[in-house]
Amino acid sequence: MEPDISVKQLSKQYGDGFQALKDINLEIYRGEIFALLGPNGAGKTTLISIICGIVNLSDGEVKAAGFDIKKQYRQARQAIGLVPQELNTDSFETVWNAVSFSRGLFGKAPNPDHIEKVLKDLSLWDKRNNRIMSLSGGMKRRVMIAKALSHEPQILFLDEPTAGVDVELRRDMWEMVRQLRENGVTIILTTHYIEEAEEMADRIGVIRQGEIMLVEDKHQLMSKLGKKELRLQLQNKLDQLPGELTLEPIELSEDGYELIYTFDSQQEQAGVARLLRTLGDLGIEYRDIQTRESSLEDIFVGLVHE
Ligand SMILES: Nc1ncnc2c1ncn2[C@@H]1O[C@H](COP(=O)(O)OP(=O)(O)OP(=O)(O)O)[C@@H](O)[C@H]1O
Repeated sequence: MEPDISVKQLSKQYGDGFQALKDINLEIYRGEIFALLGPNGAGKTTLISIICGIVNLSDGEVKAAGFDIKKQYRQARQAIGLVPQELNTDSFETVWNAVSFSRGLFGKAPNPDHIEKVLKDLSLWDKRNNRIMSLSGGMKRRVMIAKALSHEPQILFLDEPTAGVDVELRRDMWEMVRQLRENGVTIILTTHYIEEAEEMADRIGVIRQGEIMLVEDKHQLMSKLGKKELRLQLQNKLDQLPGELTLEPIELSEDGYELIYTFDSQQEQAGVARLLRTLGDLGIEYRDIQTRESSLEDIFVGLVHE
C-alpha cells in the first residue's frame, strides 16, 4: 500500500543557517492517527509546514497522497487540511460562510451537502449563522477544523489541537478526531500533551533536535520501553539494603520504610517471585504492595533526556 505521506531524506536549513531538520524519513498510512511528539523547538511545526507546502524544503522528497509537494503542489495541497496552532478569532463572517469560502480557496465547486455534514459532525450546525467572533474559544477551534475539512482532504494535520483547552473540551476533540479517522481521514497531530498521544495515537514518532528518534506502534513502544515498578511498604524500618538484595534493581526509600523494585514490562515476573522469596528468607515483613506501569510520559521523558 502506498503511504498517504512519504518523507525521504528530508533536511531543512533556514536562511540564517540553522539546521531545523536532518535526514527525516517517515511514512504515514491511510486512516491512521500519527502523533508527533517532541520538546519545544524540535522541528515539529517545520516538518508539518514543509509537508503542507508553507515552508520550502532544502533537500529530500516529500509526497502527500502520492503527489510530490514541489512538482505537483496543487494536487498535494488539495489532499491536505491543516489546522494551525493559532486561532483566527476576529472573523465577522458567519460559520457557514467562512467554511464555504475555505472550500472555494481550493478551487472546489460549492457543495452545501458536504459543508452541512462537516458542521453537523463538529456540532456546529446550530451555530452556522453565528458570527465566528461571537463564539466561545472551543467553538472557534471547531470552526478551524471545519475550515480545514471543507475541501474534503484525505489528510488532516492538527498542530497542537488542544493547547490551552480545558479538559472537557479536550475529550470532545479527541472524540471528534476518532470519528474523522473512522471516516477514513489520515490524521497527524503534534502535541505537548503526552496523555493525548497515549489516548489517541496508533503510532508515535519522537523528534528531537531536528531528528526522528523513533517511530513505533504505540502499544509496542509502551511494552518495549515501559518499566514496571513494585513498591513494598515494610512493617519495620530498614537501615540499609540487605546484601542479598544489592544485585537486584532495587532501592530503599530514604525513610527506610519502602523497597522499590523496577523491572521491564516485557520480562516475565520471575524477578518479583525471587524478590518476595528472598524477603521471606530474610524475615523482612511488608504490609502492602503496589505496582505501577510507566506511562508514555515516563518513556518520552527518558527518551528526550537520554
Ligand atoms: N524562519 C525561521 N528561521 C530560522 N529558524 C527557525 C525558523 N522557524 C523556526 N526556526 C527554528 O527551528 C527550530 C524548530 O522550530 P519548530 O517551530 O519547527 O519547532 P517545534 O517542534 O514546532 O516547536 P514548538 O513545539 O515550540 O512549536 C527552532 O529552533 C526554531 O527556532
